[in-house]
Amino acid sequence: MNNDIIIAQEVTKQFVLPAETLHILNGVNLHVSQAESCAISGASGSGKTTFLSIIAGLDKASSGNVLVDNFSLTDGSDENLSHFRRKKIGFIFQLHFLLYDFTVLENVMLPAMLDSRSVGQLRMRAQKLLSAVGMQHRLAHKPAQLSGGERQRVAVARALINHPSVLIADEPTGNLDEKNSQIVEELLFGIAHDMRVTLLLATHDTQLMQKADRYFHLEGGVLV
Ligand SMILES: Nc1ncnc2c1ncn2[C@@H]1O[C@H](COP(=O)(O)OP(=O)(O)OP(=O)(O)O)[C@@H](O)[C@H]1O
Repeated sequence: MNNDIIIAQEVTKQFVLPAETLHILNGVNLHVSQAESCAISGASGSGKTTFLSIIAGLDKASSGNVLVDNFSLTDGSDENLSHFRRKKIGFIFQLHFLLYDFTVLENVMLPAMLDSRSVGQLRMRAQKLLSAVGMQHRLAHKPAQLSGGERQRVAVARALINHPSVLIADEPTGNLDEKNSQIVEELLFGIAHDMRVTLLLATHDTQLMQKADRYFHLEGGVLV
């Protein structure tokens, strides 16, 4: 049985600017199995974020095929695409993007409010996820009252609220000191493993890279 949850075939991406066309991805191929972790490194500007955005359905490839959890990202309608993003993908960015007017608990619940039938059940799931990232004692706090590492732990919980099949993390430890990087790193891999979520991440951090089941280098617009 084909167990691949991410299939990228000959993915290209060009950005057409007035003065020139930037060829960023030149035929990226990647297969990632269910519950596998996969890291991508590469020089600044090599196209890591561009590639992750395509896999996440945030941007479109110029050519090639992308299939994530049986959903085609190359011929889906925009309406289906936003449903896909909400239900199938959890995002973690270098900057946490938590909403400062809301509490920790509300931040984690928000992405699921649209689809949730029971706020009580949703609150329970959010509390459980916040316990899993060691933030159960900060439910009523606002993001401004937390440290950088704590905010990123909340962002990990938020990314998981909709039971995503794929967790996409773009430089998740890029903004953290060594100690906090290690905490977030262990959390991310531990939770992905326990919940059997596929993890695709971009990073410059060699320690993070080596924790993944497989890692690749993006160079000249292809994965090596
Ligand atoms: N919307 C856009 N329009 C034009 N150029 C873009 C656009 N988005 C990205 N690029 C260019 O594509 C290249 C790849 O960018 P990308 O952010 O994917 O790199 P990256 O490998 O993630 O870099 P970093 O490690 O610095 O985050 C860069 O040269 C960037 O300027």
